[in-house]
Amino acid sequence: MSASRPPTPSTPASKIQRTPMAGLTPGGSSRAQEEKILVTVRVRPLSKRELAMKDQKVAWECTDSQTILYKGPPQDRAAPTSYTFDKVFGPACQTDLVYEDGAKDVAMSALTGINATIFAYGQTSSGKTFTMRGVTESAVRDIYKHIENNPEREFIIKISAMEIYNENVKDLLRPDSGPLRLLDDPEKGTIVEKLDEEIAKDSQHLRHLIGICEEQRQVGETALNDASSRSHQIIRLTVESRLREASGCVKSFVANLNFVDLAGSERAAQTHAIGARLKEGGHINRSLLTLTTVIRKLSSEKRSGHIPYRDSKLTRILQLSLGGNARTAIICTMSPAITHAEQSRNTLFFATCAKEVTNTAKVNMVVSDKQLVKHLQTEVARLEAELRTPDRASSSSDILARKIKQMELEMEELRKQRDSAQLALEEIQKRTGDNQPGWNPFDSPQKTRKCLTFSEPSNNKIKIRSSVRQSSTAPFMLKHEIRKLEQLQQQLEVEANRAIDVLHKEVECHKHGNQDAAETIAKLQAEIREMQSVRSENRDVEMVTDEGNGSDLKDEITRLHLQDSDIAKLEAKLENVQRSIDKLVMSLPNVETTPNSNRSKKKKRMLLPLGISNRPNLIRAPCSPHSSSTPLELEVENRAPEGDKVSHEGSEKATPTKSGDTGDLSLRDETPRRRSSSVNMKRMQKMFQNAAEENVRSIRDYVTELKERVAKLQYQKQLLVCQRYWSWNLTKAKQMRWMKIQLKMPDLYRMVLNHGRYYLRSRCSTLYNCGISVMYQSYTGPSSTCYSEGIWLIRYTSRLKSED
Ligand SMILES: Nc1ncnc2c1ncn2[C@@H]1O[C@H](COP(=O)(O)OP(=O)(O)OP(=O)(O)O)[C@@H](O)[C@H]1O
Repeated sequence: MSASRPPTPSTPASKIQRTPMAGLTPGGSSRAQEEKILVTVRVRPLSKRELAMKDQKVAWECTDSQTILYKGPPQDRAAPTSYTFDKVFGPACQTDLVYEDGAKDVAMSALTGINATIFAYGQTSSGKTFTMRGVTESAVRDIYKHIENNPEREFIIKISAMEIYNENVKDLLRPDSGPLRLLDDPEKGTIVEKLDEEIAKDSQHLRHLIGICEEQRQVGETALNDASSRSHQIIRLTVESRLREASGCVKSFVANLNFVDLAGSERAAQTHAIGARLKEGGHINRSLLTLTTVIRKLSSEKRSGHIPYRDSKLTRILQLSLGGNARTAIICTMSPAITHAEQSRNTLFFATCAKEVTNTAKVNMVVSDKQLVKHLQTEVARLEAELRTPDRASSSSDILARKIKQMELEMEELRKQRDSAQLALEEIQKRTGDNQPGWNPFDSPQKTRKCLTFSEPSNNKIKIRSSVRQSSTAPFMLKHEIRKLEQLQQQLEVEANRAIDVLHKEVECHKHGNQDAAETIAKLQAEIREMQSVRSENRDVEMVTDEGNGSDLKDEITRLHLQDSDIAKLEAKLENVQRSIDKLVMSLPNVETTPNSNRSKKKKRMLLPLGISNRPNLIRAPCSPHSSSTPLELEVENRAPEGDKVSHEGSEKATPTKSGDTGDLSLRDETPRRRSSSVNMKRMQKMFQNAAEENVRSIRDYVTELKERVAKLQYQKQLLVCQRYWSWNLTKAKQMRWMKIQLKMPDLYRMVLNHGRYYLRSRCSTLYNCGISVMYQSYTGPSSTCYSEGIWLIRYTSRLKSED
């Protein structure tokens, strides 16, 4: 091998800095990162043969861990005497250390999706095979150690092996396969056709397979080496890994780890090779010369010229490892013997160039298109199935969750309204009770009488009479109204409680009912209980029996007028409460659909809140401007004050009481309640239907989105294929300049390229994205739009880059 001298005689140790590859981790960026090739030099001990030679001297000395010095007699003035590398290993160094410092880091990259190559370079008998065996063994050990330490990931290790013997590629796992062809793959680079690949079951199996490969390798005896490798051997481990818990859409890492044991450069004069050995030596040297040229060109500052990868099969196969997407470590082996000084110098020149070569490795993350599409299709199918049965599966739990959320809001609102109603009641109590703690607005007849005396105008007798009549019923009416409010509140609570009970049962029955739902229900029930306790506290502030019938009626009227607005407010608030409860009940599913329809109907009736139609009768204040003139109300309003007590009792009868009144209520107000029930049921059904429709709509949207994503993915895949295709055929395209495209109706967006095979389901803009179109003309058909039927000529631009 002949080679010109290196451009720089040596590199100071301080200048050797390795680029950290932190970004090249699975968790980090998959962006390509530049890194120089890791170059180490190993000097083996003198061999028996060399020791046998009497005049043998050691020509090289490792002065520190990075520097090797020539200490033999001066041979060439221009030749450097000191060389610096990433690491230098002296004759006493064990292979383990060479692996640790010169190969391990690079080799382990393959486990995280980064291509890695380790190769040994050096003259024949310099110790390449010796070193690579040790390195491979250690790497296999560490790979399986890593697999053991990372149980969350699933690893697949595949092995393939080849040798390049006399420029023929042979499969070492299938020795009878004959020479294999090299193919150019736009994605993977050069691939060896029909190269066998086996999955290693475990480390033992892998070692066994490696052993088979080594056995198959061409070895011959030369004057320098009893077992000289006559071929370049490449053992390739393909490491695939993925997270075990990954879903159908798998993101995995895949990388190749190459162990390359090159044949050694040799001089026929030294090896005394003749015949077959000589021929082998010729091929070995030629391919090594190409390798040196490639390395030298890659290492030159202007890396623009042609890199002759294709000049040898070795460089074609190793192309990615030489300045491409891989981390590379080169271990240069050399003999310390002075007799091999010139060969060793050539090795050091090669090493000096190699350390200037920059690779751009990246994490090879693989998202399997097939798996992704399959996953999305499964998802679409699942959602479509759900669409067909919207009340099933997860949609049901969604509806339930929504209902619970809505109930929570309702309850919150209810609580607020209860509080403000209570405040309003207290205020009324204060006013009517003259700030006394008890609820007895009529226990101070003196005061009211006094009040009447002051305010009574003598000339308004009719009015007063009327007022007297009115005010005589007013205390009772007020009491009555407050009772009604209380009862209403009580009813609301009962209804809310029932609603919660039904929901609770629904949750329990529900297959997908979860703990959260049960907790929410429990919370709501607690709130209802709290409401009840507050209500019972209010009940403790009971109105005393009206013994103040003879109180100042005028005062009463004034007070009642004042209370009017408060009661109206209270009324409005209670209406709000009612509405909340209405909504709450309506949000429940249609209980009529359950098989036990009789019970359901009854339950539904019980559940129904106070009907809107009869509510005003119950809660309108008699003095209120909003008061209705229903018979009951008029009757009560016009009743004589003496009959207050009786009236009161009558009124009590007419109004539902706490115990047993709910059942009565349902039976009693048959007509209005039923009407109200049917209205509410309709509303309830409508609301539930709306919720279901909304849910179906959202699922449908999601399905559409998923479908779009699948379509987009397929489109991107096609686009990628097209891009590659066009890129590949650029030379042809450049010659042609025009490309015929036929558009066929009704496939408006489908373009059949005249090279066949590839279809573009898109418009002309897609072609532009592929770097193809600038102009187009038609042979036939209308020319106004590119979507029409006809044959089109697409002109190429030069945006495409040729790879080769
Ligand atoms: N570091 C070392 N320590 C001890 N012995 C070594 C060392 N390196 C190599 N040897 C011995 O030197 C001899 C030649 O080594 P090896 O076959 O590995 O050289 P090679 O470079 O692969 O040669 P070839 O290119 O001809 O195949 C072997 O007997 C090997 O055991």
